[in-house]
Amino acid sequence: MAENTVVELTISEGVGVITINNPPVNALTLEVRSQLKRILQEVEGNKEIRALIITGYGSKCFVAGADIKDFPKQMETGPRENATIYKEMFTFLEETPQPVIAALNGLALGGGCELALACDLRIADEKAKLGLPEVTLGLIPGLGGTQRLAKLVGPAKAKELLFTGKVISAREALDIGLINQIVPQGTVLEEALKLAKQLAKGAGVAISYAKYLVNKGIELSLEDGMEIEMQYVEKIFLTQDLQEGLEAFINKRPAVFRNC
Ligand SMILES: C/C=C/C(=O)SCCNC(=O)CCNC(=O)[C@H](O)C(C)(C)COP(=O)(O)OP(=O)(O)OC[C@H]1O[C@@H](n2cnc3c(N)ncnc32)[C@H](O)[C@@H]1OP(=O)(O)O
Repeated sequence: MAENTVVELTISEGVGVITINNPPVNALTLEVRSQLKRILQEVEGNKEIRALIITGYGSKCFVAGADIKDFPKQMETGPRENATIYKEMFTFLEETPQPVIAALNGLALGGGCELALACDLRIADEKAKLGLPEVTLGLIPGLGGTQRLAKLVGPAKAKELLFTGKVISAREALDIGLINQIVPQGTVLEEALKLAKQLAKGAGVAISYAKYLVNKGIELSLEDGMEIEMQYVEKIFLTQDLQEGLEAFINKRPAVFRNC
């Protein structure tokens, strides 16, 4: 990475990899915020990127949280401005059509765990740990953690983690549905790339619709959710990708999806 670069984007085979490299713990400093915002602007609308991975550099931390050392300043100006910029970035990850994978190379704590929660999928190194320890500082999560965690693992488990601030192992996180997969130590980026490349070759329109409908459906009644689902089924029946998928199956050949 070039001098003073703390967030880097690389793109290969349809997969964008965003790496946060802000030693010693990849804390979400103002510089990380600024560079991550610029990189997500690069990602937006980039048709070359059909799947996105976010990871941390090194084996210790994915992201160890917001920059605690910046808090005294925020206590003067108020937390809203900093939090709003991060929340806009996390919402982008949640709403961008591409599938977004958090490759948890190490500790995902506080804002780092909230960043992972804003991604669609979470793959963790077997040594990774996750938690929202804000309460141990007399704080609460401010980047969506109280909302997304409860939706993902349920209110009772979310309250347990939020009230105690405890940091849990990848195994415990898998058991409660906080992560999708555990991989051997040191292989999380390799494994995330395998999955991301598979998704990048997939039917991007269908995947983006499934992402939208799951996220939207959580807020709706079953009846309203199924109505929107049917609207998207009607839309997907008009895509060339569906024709390609059907023809490929009938002709016993791999489908080549072009996201149209
Ligand atoms: C809305 C969102 C809110 C939040 O995210 S609040 C923050 C939530 N995160 C945390 O509470 C984690 C705090 N950090 C820790 O628990 C520990 O650290 C670690 C487990 C990450 C690592 O522990 P160890 O290996 O013993 O190293 P070390 O000496 O504690 O830290 C190394 C250097 O990194 C700084 N640091 C650690 N975490 C943060 C952080 N979140 N923001 C700013 N700096 C951090 C330390 O102060 C120290 O620095 P120096 O070497 O100068 O003493």
